[in-house]
Amino acid sequence: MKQYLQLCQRIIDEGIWVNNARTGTRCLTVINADLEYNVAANQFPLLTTRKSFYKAAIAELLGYLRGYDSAAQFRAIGCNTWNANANENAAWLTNSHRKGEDDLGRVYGVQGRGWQKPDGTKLDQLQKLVTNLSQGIDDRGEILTFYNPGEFELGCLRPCMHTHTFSLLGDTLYLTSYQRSCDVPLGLNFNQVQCFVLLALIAQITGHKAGKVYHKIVNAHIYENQLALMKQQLEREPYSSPKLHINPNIKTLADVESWVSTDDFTLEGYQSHPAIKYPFSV
Ligand SMILES: Nc1nc(=O)c2c([nH]1)NC[C@@H]1CN(c3ccc(C(=O)N[C@@H](CCC(=O)O)C(=O)O)cc3)CN21
Ligand SMILES: O=c1ccn([C@H]2C[C@H](O)[C@@H](COP(=O)(O)O)O2)c(=O)[nH]1
Repeated sequence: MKQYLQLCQRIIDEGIWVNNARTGTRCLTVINADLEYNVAANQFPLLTTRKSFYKAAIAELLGYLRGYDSAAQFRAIGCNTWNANANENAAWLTNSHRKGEDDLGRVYGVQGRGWQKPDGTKLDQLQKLVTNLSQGIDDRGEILTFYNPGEFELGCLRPCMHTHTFSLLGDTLYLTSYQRSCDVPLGLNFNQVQCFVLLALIAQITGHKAGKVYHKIVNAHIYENQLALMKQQLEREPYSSPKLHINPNIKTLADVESWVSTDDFTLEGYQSHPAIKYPFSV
């Protein structure tokens, strides 16, 4: 929580105003932030200075891991975050590749589970790394990347948290996650949860201890219409971090793909200040 608040304060103190053509809203921006989450100690990086709807963040991650390509699939598991980008984003609405209502195109999990190869077959990056890690193998390329510049026009948005690299040291699994663009008031609240859960979950299904997540952010910003609310949020005193419990019956990738739901993730000791509703720029 402390590192999150420090990043917010740094953007306010040192940020530079940058115009954003895609959304039409300018952002106070800094470059480079390195966050760390201690999964071994179960310090769940959940915001306490406002109420966090962390289950939606976990649902979004589950959707990525399952290769979802429709906002309706995300909605069905408790995540509403893709409705606007699927159905209200002007550039995507006029894109001839959009297959209709709720279609997201070839974003995130579609690339992670079904990267299109030149020979017409598909590559399942997640299955490959789960298989390797389960056998104790780290080939120094246990990478899940959603970043496919050749297919950007086939999707509604370029992935923001785009690459996850897993590393094994002895029997402990580490994760390094890369993010090119970060909406600190809204997106980062979700992305912190997702980094933590991704390491905890992959460690659990591959039979390893979870170590730390290293979360590397390039462009970290606060949209102009969020700034006053963020200043209010920064006046609040944080509470201590909650702990996350994951259903121990989740044992395989097939479990994650089939029956796992947000009910399998519970919190212990979450105390927070009231919710703040930040504006969202499409
Ligand atoms: N401008 C922008 N910021 C983002 O963070 C973002 C995008 N666009 N586009 C793609 C996804 C969608 N994401 C989102 C979208 C909405 C919320 C949001 O409204 N969160 C609310 C609560 C949501 C709920 O009740 O489930 C929040 O208060 O955190 C969060 C992340 C993250 N990404
Ligand atoms: O997981 C996510 C997804 C998106 N965001 C934010 C970062 C930006 O504010 C927008 C994406 O806009 P681009 O013009 O494509 O950079 O969404 C996030 O923080 N986390």
